[in-house]
Amino acid sequence: MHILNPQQLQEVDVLTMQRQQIRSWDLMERAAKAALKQIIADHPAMLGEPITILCGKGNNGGDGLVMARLLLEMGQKPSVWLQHASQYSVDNQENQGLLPIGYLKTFHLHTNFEFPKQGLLIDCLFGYGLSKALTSDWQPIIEQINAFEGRVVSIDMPSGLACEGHLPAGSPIVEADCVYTFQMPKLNLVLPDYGYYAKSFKIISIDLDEAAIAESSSSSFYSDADSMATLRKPRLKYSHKGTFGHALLLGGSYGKMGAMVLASKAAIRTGCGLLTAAVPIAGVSILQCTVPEAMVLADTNEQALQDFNFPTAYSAIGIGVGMGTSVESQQGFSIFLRSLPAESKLVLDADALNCLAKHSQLLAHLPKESILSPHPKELSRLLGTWQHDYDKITKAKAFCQQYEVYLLIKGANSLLVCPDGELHFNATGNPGMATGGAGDVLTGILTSLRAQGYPAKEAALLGMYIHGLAADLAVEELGEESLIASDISNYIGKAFMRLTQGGF
Ligand SMILES: NC(=O)C1=CN([C@@H]2O[C@H](COP(=O)(O)OP(=O)(O)OC[C@H]3O[C@@H](n4cnc5c(N)ncnc54)[C@H](O)[C@@H]3O)[C@@H](O)[C@H]2O)[C@@H](O)CC1
Ligand SMILES: [K+]
Repeated sequence: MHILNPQQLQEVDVLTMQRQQIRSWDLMERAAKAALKQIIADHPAMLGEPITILCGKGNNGGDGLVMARLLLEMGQKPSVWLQHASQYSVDNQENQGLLPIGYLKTFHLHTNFEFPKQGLLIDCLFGYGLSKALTSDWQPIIEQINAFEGRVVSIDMPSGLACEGHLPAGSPIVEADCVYTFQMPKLNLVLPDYGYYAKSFKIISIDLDEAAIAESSSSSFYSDADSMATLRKPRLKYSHKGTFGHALLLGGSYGKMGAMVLASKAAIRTGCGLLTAAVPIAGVSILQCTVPEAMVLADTNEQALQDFNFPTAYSAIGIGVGMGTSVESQQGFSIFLRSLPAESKLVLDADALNCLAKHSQLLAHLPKESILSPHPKELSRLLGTWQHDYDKITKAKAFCQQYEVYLLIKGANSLLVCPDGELHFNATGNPGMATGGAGDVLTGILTSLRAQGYPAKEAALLGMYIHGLAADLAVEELGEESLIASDISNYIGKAFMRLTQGGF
């Protein structure tokens, strides 16, 4: 699914109207109906409670006016406030005329709303038309919305949050409990800097012309169920364990052998034909007992990987989980990386990334198409610090282009940065995944997919999607507090099944 900027969205709107032979008024009617239907489905109790709708002067406000009319037709009496303005968008104006005379209340920037103490507030002040941050004279209005004691839902965007671009700290922005955004998420809905303003979002399909969307020149994408289902390779009848590759995982150190257990289990659950785990001597019996499906190779060192004297002719290699950063391990890792054949398919995580950050001359030895999966702290060690998310993305793109590698930046809506500059945001996952070992599971999944012959980009996209989906399915049964990394592994199978059944 593409993520478009406001200009591209406008172009798609125009093409949609031309190709479907509808007016902009019809598109607004369609959008408002679809959003209201979903809001009512999510908040069935709202129909007995006070509903307040705040409308701006553009088409976002127009959506609010349509919703007000639809609610009136249902016998509801929403309290509807319209921004005082000298000019309104055409469809906004037309929809004002379809409400009972005298029904609308107008507000100015100094208006005191005196909202009810409960119920639902629907924010339709600004949508994708907001070009930059609101000025501080909007602060009193936005503060009243943010102090509302009921639930705040925003249409298309939390008002005050532009679709794209960095916004200065302290800008007036609505803090929405849920954003109902049309057709596709917007960039600022999936960036961590702005997560506070869009605690969750739902995509409301309004049948914009798919060809027009595909033709747009966007290089940002959202990995949804449909696009991921097409990536999955079927397992053929006459396949055997050799068909699905032999993965090698390297890592573990005394006291951190669990990371290798988690990664190994996840790799096997993801479907590689064979798995070898290479660990320090102290890890051999642990791995053999906990993951009997894996073969185990021992380093010469008891407690941490040191010699790395392992064969490298594997279908894919995942390295770094639980490895530690002892001097011996760093030296061994360095020699291992320099000696790898150029065509090796490599996944690097955790302490492998920390070693790379400490010895940046090693970056030149990364095989092309390697996948690096840092969490934000590891990323900052690799890239240096950043001012804000857009700065981070610029640095990450330059890094991926320079070394021809993929960066999978873990977090809510994990982000895959590709060597050609494409950005892919993941749709699955939940806060329960903020638990030790979840990243080790991802390394196992990624290495397993690479071993099965998935190209690096597909492996990274499918891997992060399956990882999050498995956690989402596990949370349905276990709850966010109780989710542990092993649960994610245990639900990988169900995640694959759900993917083929049509997503989540
Ligand atoms: N294809 C779609 O996604 C559709 C979108 N619709 C709605 O239309 C919205 C976009 O409508 P508009 O383009 O009219 O834009 P908005 O309604 O988001 O806001 C536009 C108004 O805000 C003003 N403005 C822009 N930046 C400002 C700033 N920094 N400070 C103060 N005022 C500022 C503009 O001058 C304009 O009057 C969408 O967000 C959505 O709600 C639907 O009605 C129809 C279909
Ligand atoms: K809004």
